[in-house]
Amino acid sequence: MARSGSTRRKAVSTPVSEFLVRACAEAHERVAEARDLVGFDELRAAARSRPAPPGLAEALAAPGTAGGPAIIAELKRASPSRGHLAWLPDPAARAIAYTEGGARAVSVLTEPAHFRGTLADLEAVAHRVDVPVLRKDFLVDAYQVWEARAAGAAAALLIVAALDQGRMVELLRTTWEAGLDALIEVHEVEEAARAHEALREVRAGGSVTRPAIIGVNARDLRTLTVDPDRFAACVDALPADALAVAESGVAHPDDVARAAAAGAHAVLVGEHLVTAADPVGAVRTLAGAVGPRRPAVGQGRPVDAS
Ligand SMILES: O=C(O)c1ccccc1NCC(=O)[C@H](O)[C@H](O)COP(=O)(O)O
Repeated sequence: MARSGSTRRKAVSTPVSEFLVRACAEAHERVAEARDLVGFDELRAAARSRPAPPGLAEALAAPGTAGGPAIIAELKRASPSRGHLAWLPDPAARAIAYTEGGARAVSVLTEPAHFRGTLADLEAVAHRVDVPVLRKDFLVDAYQVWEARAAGAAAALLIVAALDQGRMVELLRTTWEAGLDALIEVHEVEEAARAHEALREVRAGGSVTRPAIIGVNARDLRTLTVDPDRFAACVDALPADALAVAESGVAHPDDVARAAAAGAHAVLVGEHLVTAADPVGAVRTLAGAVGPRRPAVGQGRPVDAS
């Protein structure tokens, strides 16, 4: 699979997702409320006193149990597209079941209004599992990155569509400075180019650098529908050295095999696993999906030297 790695992009104007605008505005409000309780410097000092979390990139670079993509198993109680999904009275127990099934990482929705998640969920999960834990939320402010670190996260989600380029660069730098990996999420080729530019800029700044991890989310944020061809349509636009994650709509081993064939190193699975009666078996089935073994970072794929 060749990736262009090109950073040239045409000026495009994509329609704005009203849902995303609202979710980001709500996130700003929550940050303002949280800052009134715990100031930025106090939060950052507390976060820095936590033990270093495991690396998400290392976890995803190792192949899945059948040599295919690694599974990132997600905890979400509800979603805008599907409404109620699961009560999850003990999120840590669910996360442990995911790891017993072979999940290489756990994603925790911490957004309260639309997904009914909390930072306490993440903290409980990170306390009980050895695998890296991702904070899945609408991150719009550096404060949330330090919240994630303080709660024990190993990685934070940065949604390109939610951030202007300056904020994207700032949050990527902060995430890496906080000792976390970033899962940079894109939905289309133009956003992949923006992600690439942000990675170059932060790396060029030189103070801190970590591996590139980019997720292609198949869910359209305007219609909330899933396009199973979205990953394949975007993957060649990702930086050559990025770990590629296929997100949303994965529910069957064939979906995993399809993502693997298109070049995914990992798949992120939410609804299918959180609604499964047998979460261990559900992860095991996806993790055991046969897919072409793909090389880990620096082992057989071109590495972007920038
Ligand atoms: O899940 C939604 O309805 C949703 C709507 C708007 C923005 C984000 C949304 N989901 C976040 C995610 O990225 C998914 O939870 C994740 O990719 C897992 O997707 P799935 O396996 O389809 O639950």
